[in-house]
Amino acid sequence: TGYHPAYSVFFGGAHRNAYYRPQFQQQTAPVVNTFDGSNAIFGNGIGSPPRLAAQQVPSALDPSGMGCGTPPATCTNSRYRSFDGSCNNLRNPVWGTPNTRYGRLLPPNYGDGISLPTRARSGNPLPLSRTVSLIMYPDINLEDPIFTLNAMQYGQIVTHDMSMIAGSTQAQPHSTMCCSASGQLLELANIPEHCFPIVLPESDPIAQQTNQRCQNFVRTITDRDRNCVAQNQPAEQLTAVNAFLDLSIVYGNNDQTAQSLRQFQGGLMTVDVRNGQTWPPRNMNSSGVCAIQDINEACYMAGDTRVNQNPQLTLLQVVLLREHNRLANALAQINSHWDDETLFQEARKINIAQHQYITYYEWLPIYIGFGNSLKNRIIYQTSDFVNDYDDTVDPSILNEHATAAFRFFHSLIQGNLDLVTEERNSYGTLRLSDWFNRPQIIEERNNFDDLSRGLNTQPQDASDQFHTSEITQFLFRAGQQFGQDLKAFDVQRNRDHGLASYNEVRQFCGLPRANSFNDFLDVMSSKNVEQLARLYESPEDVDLTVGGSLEQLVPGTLAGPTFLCILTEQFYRYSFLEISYVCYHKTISNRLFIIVLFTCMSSSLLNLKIQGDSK
Ligand code: HEM
Repeated sequence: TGYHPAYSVFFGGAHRNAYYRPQFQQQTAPVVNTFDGSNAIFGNGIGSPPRLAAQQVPSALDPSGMGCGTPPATCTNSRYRSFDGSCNNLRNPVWGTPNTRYGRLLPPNYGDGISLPTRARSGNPLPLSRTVSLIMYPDINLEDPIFTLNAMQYGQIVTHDMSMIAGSTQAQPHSTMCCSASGQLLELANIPEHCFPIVLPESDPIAQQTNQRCQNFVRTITDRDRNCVAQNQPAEQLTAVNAFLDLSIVYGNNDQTAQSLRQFQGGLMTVDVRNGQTWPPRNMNSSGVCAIQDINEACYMAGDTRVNQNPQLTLLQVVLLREHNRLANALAQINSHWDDETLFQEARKINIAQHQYITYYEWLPIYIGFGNSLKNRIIYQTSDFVNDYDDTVDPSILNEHATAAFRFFHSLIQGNLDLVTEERNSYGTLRLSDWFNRPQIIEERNNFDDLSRGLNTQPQDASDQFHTSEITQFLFRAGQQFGQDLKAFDVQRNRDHGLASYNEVRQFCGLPRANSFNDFLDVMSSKNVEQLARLYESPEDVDLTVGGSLEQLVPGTLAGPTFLCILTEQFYRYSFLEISYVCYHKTISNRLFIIVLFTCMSSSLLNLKIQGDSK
């Protein structure tokens, strides 16, 4: 099959329903020093209060009052899923809800065993994340030979539906500032809590041209911050959105957001109409959440706060929003007796089902391979109804997945977005960093249609270690000469979350444990192994994010063996959480079935939707 033999052992037979629960190990604390978050409250692991039940009461230690997931009072017998994902699992109603913990395949590897960012085994600091980014992830433009930018962009949609680190804005500057206004490191005593700033090395091109030596980085909120963890128990990061593949990016993650987005008429979502087209409603805090240059510029509100982050992401969010209203209108035609609530919920249900179908049957096989997906029973080749729902599966998104493996696909991002005519001629491009958090551009001229066609014709960037400088030098630059570095973020976040090392996870996934850097040669080029040996003190120290991203790809997939193992495990677990797809659901009316079946079976569904909607 071309897959590492370990997969069939690991994912096959008796292991099918066995999944890993976090098992925490205590470690002794090495001496810690500056700029590694040791001044943050996370550092004071010893002596923290005893474990408390999930709470929603503001306190000095948890001013948010959000706790670590609040179980609902009761689960009502509803035909429709909740917005926060509660009661999806009736035995464990809080599973998968916002503010709950990420899951883990392997115990964490914190610098102090409790919460400080990872350090080398020797106790020394790891190489600067920015240095790792500059050396290992240069900008070399190789394109994917088969798949278009839509494969990348739908990936970000899936990501945003699955998880979002708590406490992050992921767009606008964070209110916590870890560097001075001029981009210098602060005195240790002046660094605010939760800071883990990214240090730019002297040789850094940004440092050389601007004198900047520090970029903001705020640690993810954990269960320790919210005061809901046992004494001396290692921290676990919290996710701010529900884990389910339920289009919460469109509908929101709680009742309040969902209500604020609805029109309460005809089952429709609220839209603004401009130039004969529908757009998401305006965000009332546009100057706070978008990088707008004029108060009249569009800045949208949606179920997910990241909606404005980049033009192609916003475009797909608009498509999914319009699809809801298209479905609601179609259902209203067929069922004139349905009230607003029924139309809304039924349209939402079909929209989600289509999204799940696209994700599992069209998008996921591109990333993790069709054969791999079938073999591991993540998808099925049958036209029959499949009920493999398993209420023992914990839907928590794995930290190794969200913080390392899935972020590998930042490699697929293109720095320039093609504008393509109806005749499929590319007549121009948008520079990505000109339009972070400035969605107005998709409403200009014929851009919505032209960008849609670009998504479906422009190749995505190749899945490799090379990254466009639009995200490694110019991320969120908001009109400035330079911006931030997404790959440095990814490496830094790996350490912030204390992920198990590359070597640990590699072994967990069935590859031999490396005793020397040269043992990485089984899956990496000699050049990469040499560079790792220059950067890190020991093969034990290599960050999962880094090691996994340097592996040669498993044929027919977009990932190397270690990341493929994590991704497969995540999507395997995920596939048990829903009762199949509406395409195969026999209880819906015949007429609807035909519409849905047609929609679901279309292999170029997104293509049709985008062009249909934009005309
Ligand atoms: C232009 C496109 C994209 C941009 C600008 C972007 C930017 C970002 C940023 C700023 C973060 C937060 C970094 C941090 O603070 O740690 C992030 C997180 C992440 N990104 Fe992307 N990203 C893009 C596309 C993608 C794609 C295509 C994928 C996967 C297919 C992806 C997967 C992830 C994941 C898994 C996370 C962590 C989610 C979490 O919070 O749990 N991203 N991205």
